[in-house]
Amino acid sequence: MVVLAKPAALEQIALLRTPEAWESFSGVPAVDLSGPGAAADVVRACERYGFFSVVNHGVPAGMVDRLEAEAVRFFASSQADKDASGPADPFGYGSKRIGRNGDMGWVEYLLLAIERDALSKASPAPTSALRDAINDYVGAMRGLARTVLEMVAEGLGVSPRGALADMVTGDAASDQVFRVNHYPPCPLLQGLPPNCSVTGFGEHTDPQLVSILHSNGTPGLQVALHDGRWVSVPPNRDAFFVNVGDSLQVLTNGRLRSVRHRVVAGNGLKSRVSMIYFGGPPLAQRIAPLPQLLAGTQSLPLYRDFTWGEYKKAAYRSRLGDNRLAPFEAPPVATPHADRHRS
Ligand SMILES: C=C1C[C@]23C[C@@]1(O)CC[C@H]2[C@@]12CC[C@H](O)[C@@](C)(C(=O)O1)[C@H]2[C@@H]3C(=O)O
Ligand SMILES: O=C(O)CCC(=O)C(=O)O
Ligand SMILES: [Fe+2]
Repeated sequence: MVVLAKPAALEQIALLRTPEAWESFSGVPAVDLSGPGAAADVVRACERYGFFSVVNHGVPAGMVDRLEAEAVRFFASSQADKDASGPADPFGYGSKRIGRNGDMGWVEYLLLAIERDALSKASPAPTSALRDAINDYVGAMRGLARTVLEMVAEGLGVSPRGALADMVTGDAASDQVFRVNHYPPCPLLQGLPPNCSVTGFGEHTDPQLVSILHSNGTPGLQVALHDGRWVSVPPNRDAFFVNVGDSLQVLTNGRLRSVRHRVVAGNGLKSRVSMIYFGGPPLAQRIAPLPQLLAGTQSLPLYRDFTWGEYKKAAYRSRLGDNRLAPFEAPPVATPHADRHRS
């Protein structure tokens, strides 16, 4: 990948030329949530990729379409109207600037806090039609997050089955965030070769337990496979995509790993619109490897105990692409062998 130029208007957004077209990845596991063996399929997909799509999820297409249409209407409104819902700090309307620490992307978005099963008062939606559509949709995403986390617990043999799901949907104080991203075609790419793209949303892992993403038919999402290769995820309007987040990585002591992902905005004519529900626990929730997953194994905990509040605070001080878990890794344990080596 080659950085081509730094045009004035976009000077902090990397403009990239990719040496070859991104490989469109046909191997994204599609889990049929209504099928037998779904729990084992979910765990297998989480172990292999930290990422999968769900089909037969029971979320009505009309609910998704309604929210997408309201989001498109909002992003098509005047800049002044959109700015009235911003700046995102962290919640509200944001454009190009992601987080507080200098990350930039060719994206505009609404970032909103969810309290229980609806938008929190701290995150007023720009219109009542958008608010109603978000509230319905978030209700469905909470249900989906619960199902997925119950399946993770079942597939890993964690009991009770609701142990992970309750952290996100069983507690009124859980920290849920909702985001709608809009990636318009980038005018800077006009006239450039088709293998040129700009960073829409830079590479990162999501900090929560799980994220559930839906996008329109416009490609752009890429994930890093465990061998380090970046691949493009073919869009599928009928599916939801689930990401393992950092917190689930810690709770499973690294058996499931959070997936690095990013969005590139390309040369196409169509905007990408994505909607993501981030399922986090209450601020006071202790995040540590589950004792049930350590018992009977030789494994030592890879992470020290911390609370979601501590992790979130550190995350909001970090840059998008940072390895946010590194400071929370357990110190290496001195083995007799290592001691012998040192003397
Ligand atoms: C650069 C940042 C944006 C982010 C907060 C952070 O400091 C690091 C984590 C980022 C991230 C990635 C996943 C989600 O989109 C997000 C809402 C989250 O919880 O963590 C964003 C944060 C953000 O956009 O504020
Ligand atoms: O917009 C997308 O498709 C993904 C964005 C993302 O990863 C995020 O908002 O955390
Ligand atoms: Fe993400």
